This record gives sequence, C-alpha cells and structure tokens, in this order.
Amino acid sequence: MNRSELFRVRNLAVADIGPLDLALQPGECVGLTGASGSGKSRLLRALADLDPHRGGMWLDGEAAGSLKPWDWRRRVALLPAESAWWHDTVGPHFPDEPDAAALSALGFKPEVLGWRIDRLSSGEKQRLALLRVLALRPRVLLLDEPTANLDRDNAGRAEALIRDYLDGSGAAAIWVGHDQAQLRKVAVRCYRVAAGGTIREEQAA
Ligand SMILES: Nc1ncnc2c1ncn2[C@@H]1O[C@H](COP(=O)(O)OP(=O)(O)OP(=O)(O)O)[C@@H](O)[C@H]1O
Repeated sequence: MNRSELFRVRNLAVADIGPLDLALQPGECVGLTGASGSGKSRLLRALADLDPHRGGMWLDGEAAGSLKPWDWRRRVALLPAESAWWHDTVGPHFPDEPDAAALSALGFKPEVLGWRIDRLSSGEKQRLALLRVLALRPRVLLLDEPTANLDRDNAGRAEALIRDYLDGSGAAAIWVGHDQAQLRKVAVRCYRVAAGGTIREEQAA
C-alpha cells in the first residue's frame, strides 16, 4: 500500500456488478456514474459494508474485516439517496448540536433543529442528511446523488461544503451522479458501471 493512500478497494463485487478496483488519496473525490439501475447504489452499500460482497477494502491500511462493522460504517459513511429519519424533529438526529456556521453553509438558521421531520421538503432533507453524515467526521464519504433534489444554488453550496470538508480533514469521497458536468467539477476522475456490470475508469474528455 502506498504511504499516502487512504482507501484501497480490490476486486469488490456485489452480485454481477464489478469488480471495482480503486485507491483514494487524502482529499480526493472520484465519481461513479452509469445508467439508472446499473448498480451504483449497490456498490456504495457494499463499500459501506452494509450488504454482502466479494473482494477486499482497506482504510488507512486496516482491512474492513479487522474493524467492527459499526466502526467501519462510521469511518466509511454512506449518504444514501433517500435519507432515513427516526425522531419527530431534526435536532435529535445530530450527535452534537451543529453550530450556526455549519447550518448556514447549507442555507439553514438554527431554528431548523426544532422543525418537524414531516414538514421537510426533499431538498431540505437532503441538505440536513449531508450535515448529519459530515458530523460523523468520516474518513471516506460515499455520496449517492447528494445534490439530486437541490436547485443550482443549493447544489453549489453542497459541493463547496463537501470540498471544504475533504480539504480540511484529508478525507476522501466517492460521488455517485448522473450530471457529467458536475462530476467533472467535483471529481478528479470518474468510473462508469457499464452494461453487464463491468466497471471502467473513464478517460478525461
Ligand atoms: N438487494 C437487492 N437484491 C437484488 N437486486 C437488487 C437489490 N437492490 C437493488 N437491486 C437491483 O439492482 C439493480 C441496481 O440497483 P441500484 O440501486 O444499485 O442502481 P443505480 O445504478 O444506483 O440506479 P439509479 O441511478 O437509478 O439510482 C437494480 O436493477 C435494482 O432493482
């Protein structure tokens, strides 16, 4: 393993999707794209060790199997396309109350912590779920279409927040998306899940 390597994936496969091989350096964000239904979300779930899979993964040189599953999932954290909420209001979903600066980075005032979940729009849920996963301070962020429900301004805020987090923490990210222009902006390189489940690195245009 390269000395500066943060995250290594070898021969990862789930059902007939894969294999995926990649290495992430600190601060790096790579894209993962492909047709709807090609298996991108299933790969993210496998990377978070949420579903059975084949192949190996290492974080800071430690094999996934050597960590407790909950510890791996906190360090290699999935932001699913649709977030889950289990309390009535926003605030209790955060381990520590987020400060006003973090909330404001995604366009919220502190009052949002008292809002009921059932009043949240899909875009508000998506932005709050991003803040919630960042509060875990993960080493690898698995982002499943993190701006799919956002307008352009809010998508830009989310992109900037994620970039600031990666730069400030040295974490890395895998960003699943369909918007090629956005992926070219946020990711240093991109992988495509092609027909038949094979995965190849896309050549820069
Ligand atoms: N647990 C499962 N067992 C079997 N098949 C599944 C399972 N979960 C999802 N699938 C199927 O696997 C395929 C890939 O699903 P996945 O959600 O990974 O696609 P995706 O590439 O993320 O699509 P989209 O871009 O539409 O979000 C789909 O045909 C889906 O129905």
